[in-house]
Amino acid sequence: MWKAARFAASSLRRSRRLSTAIPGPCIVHKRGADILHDPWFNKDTGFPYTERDRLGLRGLLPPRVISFEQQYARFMESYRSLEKNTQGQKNSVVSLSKWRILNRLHDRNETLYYRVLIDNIKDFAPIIYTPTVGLVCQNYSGLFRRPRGMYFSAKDKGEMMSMIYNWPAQEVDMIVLTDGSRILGLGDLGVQGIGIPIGKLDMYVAAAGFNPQRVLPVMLDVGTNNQKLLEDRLYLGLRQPRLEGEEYLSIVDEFMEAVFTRWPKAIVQFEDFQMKWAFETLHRYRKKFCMFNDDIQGTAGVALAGLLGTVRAQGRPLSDFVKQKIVVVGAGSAGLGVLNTAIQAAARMTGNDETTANKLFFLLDKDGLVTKQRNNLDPAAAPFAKDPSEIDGLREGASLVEVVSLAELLEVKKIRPHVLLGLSGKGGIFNEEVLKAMRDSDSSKPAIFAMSNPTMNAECTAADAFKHAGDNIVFASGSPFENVDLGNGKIGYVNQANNMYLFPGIGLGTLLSGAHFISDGMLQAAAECLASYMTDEDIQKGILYPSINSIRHITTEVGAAVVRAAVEEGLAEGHGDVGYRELKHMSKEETVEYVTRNMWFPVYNPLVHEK
Ligand SMILES: NC(=O)C1=CN([C@@H]2O[C@H](COP(=O)(O)OP(=O)(O)OC[C@H]3O[C@@H](n4cnc5c(N)ncnc54)[C@H](O)[C@@H]3O)[C@@H](O)[C@H]2O)C=CC1
Ligand SMILES: CC(=O)C(=O)O
Ligand SMILES: [Mg+2]
Repeated sequence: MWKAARFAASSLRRSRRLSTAIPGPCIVHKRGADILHDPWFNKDTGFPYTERDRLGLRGLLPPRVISFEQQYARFMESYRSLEKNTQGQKNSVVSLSKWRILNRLHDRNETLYYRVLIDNIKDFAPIIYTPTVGLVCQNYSGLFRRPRGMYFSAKDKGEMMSMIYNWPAQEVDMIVLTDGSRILGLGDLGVQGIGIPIGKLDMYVAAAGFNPQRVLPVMLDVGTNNQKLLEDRLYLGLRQPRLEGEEYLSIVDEFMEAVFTRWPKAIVQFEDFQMKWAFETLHRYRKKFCMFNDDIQGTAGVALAGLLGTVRAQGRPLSDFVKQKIVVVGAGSAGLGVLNTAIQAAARMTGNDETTANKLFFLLDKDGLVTKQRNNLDPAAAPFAKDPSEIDGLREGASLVEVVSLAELLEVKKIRPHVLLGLSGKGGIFNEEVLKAMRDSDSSKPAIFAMSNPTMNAECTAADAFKHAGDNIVFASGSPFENVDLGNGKIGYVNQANNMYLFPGIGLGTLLSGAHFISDGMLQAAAECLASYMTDEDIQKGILYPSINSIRHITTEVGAAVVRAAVEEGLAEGHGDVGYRELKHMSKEETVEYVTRNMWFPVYNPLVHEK
């Protein structure tokens, strides 16, 4: 006993002596990512800025420098956190454990990782993508192990042009960029939002056959307004409020210039930016760089394909789309993107202008029905704001229940919508009362689209939708739900209305066409391709989108449709040794074959050493 205590005291003295001694230099013959991948030399977030600059590490790590002691604390906290952070979410512990297993494989052997992902996409997409990726982002400080992708922060102003060369790959085809300000329906998660670009790029590899050596997830850390994160000592991002105005834009400008200087043919997908910056950056860059905003443009195409599917499900001609009464709940980047695209489609069908087409569309946000009487009406929502004279007296700010249900009690003609579409990020707002009101829909197959992610943020569950709105509905959600057993051998089919059905094909088609920007025509071609993919037999059953098991096939078709649209518009410049003239002379089938031929598939190639 006495001996043991004496030994402990002397070992503590020894370790104190050791920890205060100035450590001697350690010669390293590597630089950049090679150091991070070497467990002998790696210090993760512990590299001070001087060392990051000396060793070409700047940008390859989250911006905050964390001391050895803090890293130790983080490890121990993360080790103990799994149960605590997933309390009350019974499947989440298992999902997070599955994510860790997959992530370890991702770090170790990408070829095997992507092979298991492609072959088991239905099982693995909910882990590497929504819903689990949301939980991963929320717990990212604890889960952070090996950095993946690049981090550019407000501290790097003036340095980005050189930092971009720290990325070890010579070529990059696809970049997914976020500033972490609106991660799924989970709000501002700051630097922890990096999980989303990683998950989206996994889908690019699995669904579109992008070469994983040529994709780059990027976090633009301009601070966070999430108070909890700002106070979290383990938070890895900049602990400052988000940059605003010109200061913010100058950071994004510098990043875009740096990217396109090093990789002039890259494509940048903007993902999960808060609405004001989502629209502003799309407007600012879309004619200058090859980029698109997935939440605005990808989501819109997927929703439009689903909306056209619901018209077919009613056994009506597609042209009846213009007669559909559609209530969109959520006036953010996604909801407004959907309305814009739906109205453009309706205007194309009728030959009318867009003002006439929007008469049957209704928009609600957190303050209720959006009308022209709204104080401080957001200019982006203004084109969809209702004139009170058009809506039989429904008041400004009317609640969702009033819009779909109580209207009659207020002596207002009921809207009886054909479609209720949620992109609000607010879980459960399609409650029993709202869903029951959809039984009075003017449609023989009312559509309920609860598109918000992750699962907890869906406007309703699939089971509740069928239970309250009736067996004859068509149902779609942003995150996956199981099909619903309706009894008597009948099944309520659940569709996953998620932009994953389009963004990989938009990126692939753009890359293989060699277009320098992404036009409305290319996006429209992608949406139309998805809309026409399903057979009438499937549509009649209420199946509006392909199974995720066929995502590689639908992505090939979408990619080819995008290539052909780029060719038709004269935007295609060719890719590799296939020039514009060859693309122009390809038939539809030949274009699909060209796209298929260019998709990467994970197999082991023999390695040869060269000095
Ligand atoms: N399924 C899919 O493919 C996609 C789904 N989404 C989901 O859509 C949701 C919204 O995304 P953004 O539009 O980018 O967000 P946003 O933050 O730009 O907009 C959210 C909108 O919802 C409104 N809202 C909030 N609470 C509400 C309530 N109680 N009732 C009615 N409206 C309410 C807000 O006023 C705002 O207009 C997120 O959950 C996101 O995950 C986004 C993109 C694609
Ligand atoms: C799917 C997607 O992009 C989102 O929920 O933001
Ligand atoms: Mg998104």
